[in-house]
Order: sequence, then structure tokens, then C-alpha cells
Amino acid sequence: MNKQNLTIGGKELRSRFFLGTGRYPNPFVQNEAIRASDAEILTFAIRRVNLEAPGEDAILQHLEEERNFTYLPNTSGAKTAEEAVRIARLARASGLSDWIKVEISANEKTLLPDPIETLKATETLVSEGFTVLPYTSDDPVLCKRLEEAGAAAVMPGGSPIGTGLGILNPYNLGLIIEEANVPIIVDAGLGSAMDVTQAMELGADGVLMNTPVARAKNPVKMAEAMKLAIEAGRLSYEAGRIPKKKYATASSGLPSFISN
Ligand SMILES: CC(=O)[C@@H](O)[C@H](O)COP(=O)(O)O
Repeated sequence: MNKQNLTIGGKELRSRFFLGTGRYPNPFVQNEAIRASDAEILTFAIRRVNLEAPGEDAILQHLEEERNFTYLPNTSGAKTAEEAVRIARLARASGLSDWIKVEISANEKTLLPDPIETLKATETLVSEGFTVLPYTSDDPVLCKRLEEAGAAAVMPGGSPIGTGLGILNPYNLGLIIEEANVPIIVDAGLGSAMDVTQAMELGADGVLMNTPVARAKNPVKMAEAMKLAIEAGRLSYEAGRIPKKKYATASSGLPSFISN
């Protein structure tokens, strides 16, 4: 079967796995998990990076140099559009990337994204030439507005960051995917390979995860499990599942190519 690669901001990606770099037990495990995930896009909080010398940074210096990663720095910690825009400009000025994950939350308890500030920041950063991937709530109207504002991909949450609760509203997510003309990446709240497969079978173009890999008992094995779940879910989506029915049909009947 012909598998189509994902393209974001004009860049063709071989992997649909977006991986966070925080909270691993140590840099060695982080590196092995990244390798096992086969992720190409790595995200990290800009506020945790030493922007004076990104090459010597504690997070980034451990990443294998031979692999060709695309960095997706994120604005986590920002509480307003103004703060997020300032952080993004700093990251670009220090040579990190002009790809930016807009992440704005004011509520420490839920870390849910602020929809209004997220839209404002997206509009500003798009107008400044950034490739913008906003992390947002799973609201179909808002996701459409972000697409119209020029987001290169839209990233609705499955559930709050770090909860591992999985996809709380598959109905909304299905609508978002159905309506979208840009890639939809499910970002945050996934906990297991089952959640990932569900996201991909709903038709998501990719998933972004950090906690379920970094905090697993064995992050390297979990990174591989998530990679396989992404591939299986995508393949199943492309193959087209059977419709759900209320009553049984004997599966031992004659094949349709004989009975017809
Ligand atoms: C690293 C990052 O960007 C997180 O803020 C992201 O939203 C992932 O969430 P989980 O940690 O729940 O996978």
C-alpha cells in the first residue's frame, strides 16, 4: 500500500511522531528513547534552553548530531499572547528555529490552553513569517479559526498535559479532523499505545507526546510502542475499518467474489 508522508510548512516528514524532550530520567535514556521513537520533530520549552548558547544547552547538546531533527520550540510558561510572541522572537533570534509551538496557559492546575491568547499569538507570529503550530483545546470552531489565521498545523489536546487520560472527546476530535485543511496533530494527555492508535484511527495526521514516554517505567520501550501504535493506527485509518453494526453476520459465508 502506498503510504503518504505528512507535510507541514513545506517540509515532508517521514515520521508522524512529535516527541517532547523533558522529564526523562537522564540524558542517556532521553537519547535512546528518541532513537527508538524514530521521531523527527522534537519539542522543548524555550524557557528551559540557554539561548545565549543553544549548541551547548543541557537539553540539546545530548541529541545525536548525525540525525536530522526539526526543532519545534514551544512557548510553555507563557500566560499571554504578548509573552508567547516575545519568547518565540527570542528563540528565532538565537538561531533555534522559526517553527514555533504556541502554548499559552494561565491556569496552573489544568494547564489548559487559553483560546483567545492562542489565536492572537498565532495571528501575530504568522504575520512575522513563523511556521506556527498552536496547541489548543479540542474545539472545532477554534481549530478552524487557527487554520484561517495561517497555522501550519493545529494541535488540539486529547486531555490536559501530563494527565495520561487519553482522548476525552473523540467526537470533537473527529469533527476537527473532518473539517481541517491543515494537518491535525493530537497534542497532550495521551497515556498509552491504545490512546495513540485511537487518535490515528480517527484520522489525526500525527501525535505529540512527552509524559507518557518520559515517565513510563521503561521510556525506551514505550517510545517504540508509541511509534508502532502510530504506524498501526495510520495504516488502519488508511485501510478503512468495517462499519459497526448492531447484529451479527456470519463470517463463514461464501466470499462476495463467489456469491456475486
Ligand atoms: C512537551 C510538550 O510540548 C508538552 O507540553 C505537550 O503538550 C505534551 O503533553 P504530554 O506530556 O501530556 O504528552
